[in-house]
Amino acid sequence: MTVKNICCIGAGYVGGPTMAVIAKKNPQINVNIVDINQERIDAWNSKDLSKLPVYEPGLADIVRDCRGINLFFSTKIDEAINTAEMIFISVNTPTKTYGKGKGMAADLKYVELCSRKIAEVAKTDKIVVEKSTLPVRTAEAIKSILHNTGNGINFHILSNPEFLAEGTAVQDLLNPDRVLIGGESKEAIESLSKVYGSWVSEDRILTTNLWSSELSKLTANAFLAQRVSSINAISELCEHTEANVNEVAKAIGMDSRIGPKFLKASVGFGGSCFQKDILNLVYIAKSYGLKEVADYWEQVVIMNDHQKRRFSDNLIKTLYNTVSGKKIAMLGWAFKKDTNDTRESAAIYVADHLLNEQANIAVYDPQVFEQKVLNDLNYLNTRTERENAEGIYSASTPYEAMKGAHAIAIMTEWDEFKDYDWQRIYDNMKKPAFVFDGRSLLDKEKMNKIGFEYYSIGQ
Ligand SMILES: NC(=O)c1ccc[n+]([C@@H]2O[C@H](COP(=O)([O-])OP(=O)(O)OC[C@H]3O[C@@H](n4cnc5c(N)ncnc54)[C@H](O)[C@@H]3O)[C@@H](O)[C@H]2O)c1
Ligand SMILES: O=c1ccn([C@@H]2O[C@H](COP(=O)(O)OP(=O)(O)O[C@H]3O[C@H](CO)[C@@H](O)[C@H](O)[C@H]3O)[C@@H](O)[C@H]2O)c(=O)[nH]1
Repeated sequence: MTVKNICCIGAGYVGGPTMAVIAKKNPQINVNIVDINQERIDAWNSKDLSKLPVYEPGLADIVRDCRGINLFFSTKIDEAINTAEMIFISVNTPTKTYGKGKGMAADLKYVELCSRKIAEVAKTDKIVVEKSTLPVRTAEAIKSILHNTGNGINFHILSNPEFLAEGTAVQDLLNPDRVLIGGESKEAIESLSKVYGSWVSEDRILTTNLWSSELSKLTANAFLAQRVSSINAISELCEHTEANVNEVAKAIGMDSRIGPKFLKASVGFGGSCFQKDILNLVYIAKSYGLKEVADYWEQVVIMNDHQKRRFSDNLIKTLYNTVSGKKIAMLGWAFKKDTNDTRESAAIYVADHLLNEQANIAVYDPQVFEQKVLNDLNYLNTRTERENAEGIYSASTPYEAMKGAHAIAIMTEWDEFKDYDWQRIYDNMKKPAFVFDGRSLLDKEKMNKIGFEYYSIGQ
């Protein structure tokens, strides 16, 4: 089937960038991204490209080039489904917050709603592509919903998980390590391969059965997160032995069997995916009675929670066991640099802990603003909204955030933090001036020379 129209349901961090790149590389295909969230769609359509709902280097340029030509954002879901030969489901699949599997399983209600919507409105044959990250065997449920419509329409289901990382989404999409397509219909697989084939070489387009494809996505994230938890576990040991985690990471990473990537010790991994996907993997393993498998992977998340907690514990302990009434400046709120995404950011949990200890927190993040900071904390339900608003605020400049502070906590590895005038910051802080670098971002020697009491993960 030649694809002339694509519909993508879900205009989020995956749907937006992925479809923008598909549109850019396939000018012959019309790409319609639809969403139930009018505000988000309006933001995607905003004239001012700095107001797009997703901040990713390079994304605004692509949107500028394609929007209104072969890339469209709207809430007209039925219409977009009907005109498309190929429909991507790219909606959120968060951890369940209720009922069976609460806190572990993926909540598939949005995916099911999309499937039912497609079943309800489709008038011609469709290829339905799972772009969302889904538990292995979800395609079975989608198939069952689509094939039981009784209207004689043929649906082919493909699994095409997305491996982009935020902050480098556009680069990852333009140069993917691989594109994975799982499915049963050869023809449908070929149609999707052709879409990617306009910029991805054939040897990087990998096809598998549906279940391998679904499971590979959860597995990839589990392996990546496991590396971070592994090096973070070693970082704690380093702090007790005078070994330096950065040196250890370099030494082991030069072993070609281990490799140098994803060995950066940190205040703990965040993001919408790692924790959610591992917990989902744990839940699936448990549901098959595989206790040892489940326990093995759950430890990755347990270690990560420990890392976040011990960061804030260490800060409090170093500040003479109390942060009550003290000003703590947090540099960075996003879960990593070059994104405005804050989901599951370590900063949220560290701030929550410090607020419990009655700290006054000033946050500065170049892409995250006050309302989002407050929303993130309010979502935890630890204290009232008023109490959160009294305990934390976003400063408009980094220097304002750090002025008069007892301590600085570096939560995100934004490049600009390295270039600040650290002498000026030191001069304006309470003494001793403490820095807790959760990203090993700054130069220890230089910071010590200025006069800071500088602590870094794993050193
Ligand atoms: N964020 C990432 O970096 C990343 C990377 C790879 C895979 N994934 C996976 O991709 C999926 C989407 O993630 P995301 O980060 O883009 O989520 P997101 O929350 O940013 O976007 C999802 C969008 O889907 C919309 N939506 C939900 N239900 C809908 C419905 N019934 N009809 C129309 N729109 C609906 C929401 O309004 C929202 O705008 C998840 O399964 C996630 O695990 C995410
Ligand atoms: O050595 C490292 C690498 C990462 N992190 C942290 O780990 C988290 C996740 O980082 P990263 O994986 O780069 O970003 P994500 O956007 O969460 O991307 C992951 O999750 C996506 C969603 O499933 C996948 O598509 C990607 O392949 C996978 O890398 C962030 O908090 C990072 O700061 C570290 O602490 N140390």
